[in-house]
Amino acid sequence: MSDPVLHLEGIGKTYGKDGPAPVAVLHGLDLAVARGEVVALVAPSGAGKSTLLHIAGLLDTPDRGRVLLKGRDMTGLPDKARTEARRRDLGFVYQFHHLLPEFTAAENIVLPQLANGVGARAAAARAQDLLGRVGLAHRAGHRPAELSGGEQQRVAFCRALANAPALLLADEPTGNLDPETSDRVFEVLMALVRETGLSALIATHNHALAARMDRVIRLNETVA
Ligand SMILES: Nc1ncnc2c1ncn2[C@@H]1O[C@H](COP(=O)(O)OP(=O)(O)OP(=O)(O)O)[C@@H](O)[C@H]1O
Repeated sequence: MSDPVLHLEGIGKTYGKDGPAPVAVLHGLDLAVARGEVVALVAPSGAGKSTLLHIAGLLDTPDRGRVLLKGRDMTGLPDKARTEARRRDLGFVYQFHHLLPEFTAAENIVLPQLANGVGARAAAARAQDLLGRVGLAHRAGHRPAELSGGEQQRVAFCRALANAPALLLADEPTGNLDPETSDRVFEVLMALVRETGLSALIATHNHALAARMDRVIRLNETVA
């Protein structure tokens, strides 16, 4: 694969290395996500899905192997550089929306842009554009508590894309919703990802959703 957005090379992690019961996970995992590719990550509980997403998201470091983001080796960089890369190049969506309750939908999408140095007017315009893409232009002024679960999650997608990241990392992005809403909201996410040409690594237990992505990686098959 030429020039992947994310390349994990020989990743291994051991929890509690110096204690009486070390737990080794990932066992030399290799994984690459190409530009514009949407990859599903399917893993049984405990296989290391969260560990992998934390390492790919530069929130944790592996004990062996390298993490390359847009070709740049992130392993061993100081925390400040990793935080900057995370803010600039990565978008995150979790099972629960984690929106700031005291701010409106639009403000939740504006704030990360301001933190990245975008001007207030441009940030507001981008928030409105993203909300329009997920069918929520008319709810821009509402706070999270005034929105349904599916609407909250759609706002969270917009927030993740606010700074036009190179890669979206999502952990069960519709796992908190009932099956019907999950399907509809997942469609919205996929449309958003496709329209923006984003690369994505999306963990899900839902095999039907996984089958709709470009490629499925099963974590249990990649362990040694
Ligand atoms: N801080 C820690 N200390 C010791 N073991 C840990 C720690 N964090 C995770 N583990 C272990 O590492 C393994 C992988 O954990 P991880 O959270 O990545 O799994 P997961 O695939 O995300 O599971 P789930 O889908 O249930 O959330 C598990 O066996 C877990 O118990």
